[in-house]
Amino acid sequence: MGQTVTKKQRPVHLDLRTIRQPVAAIASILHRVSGVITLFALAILLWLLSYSLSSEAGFLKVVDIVDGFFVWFILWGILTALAYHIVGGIRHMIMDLGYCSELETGALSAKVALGVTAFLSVLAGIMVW
Ligand code: HEM
Repeated sequence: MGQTVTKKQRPVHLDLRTIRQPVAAIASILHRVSGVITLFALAILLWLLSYSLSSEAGFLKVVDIVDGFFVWFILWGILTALAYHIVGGIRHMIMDLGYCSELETGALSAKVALGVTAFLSVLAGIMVW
């Protein structure tokens, strides 16, 4: 009797653009994104490899395609995504083993993963150009 029913406002709309994401969340999102980039890149790179191995003319065509600033830039992006996916993947597996899964250590390992990737990305840039 006399009970007041307060209605919760549902559904709750979380606007991801207005929420400040913690570094571990950013690392996690980037890991998924880098996995998808790697997946599509692999298909294109395998096609290029197969085309280059098909004949001498195919090889020369691929050399022609891969020569240019825009393509180098894409290759550098692919290598950076792959580097992050591997580094982030190793981080994930370490966490799966029960290490670095607390709030502070998780944030620290995310920063380390991003830092290592930045270094590898510079190396990839030197390699490509
Ligand atoms: C051809 C190479 C690869 C492709 C195309 C690929 C693709 C992907 C994709 C798309 C995801 C996201 C799945 C999701 O979040 O639903 C994923 C997750 C994952 N990848 Fe890879 N990956 C590759 C190589 C690797 C390597 C070399 C490692 C290890 C160093 C790795 C470790 C992981 C881990 C641990 C996850 C799960 C992360 C989580 O639990 O959120 N991957 N991969």
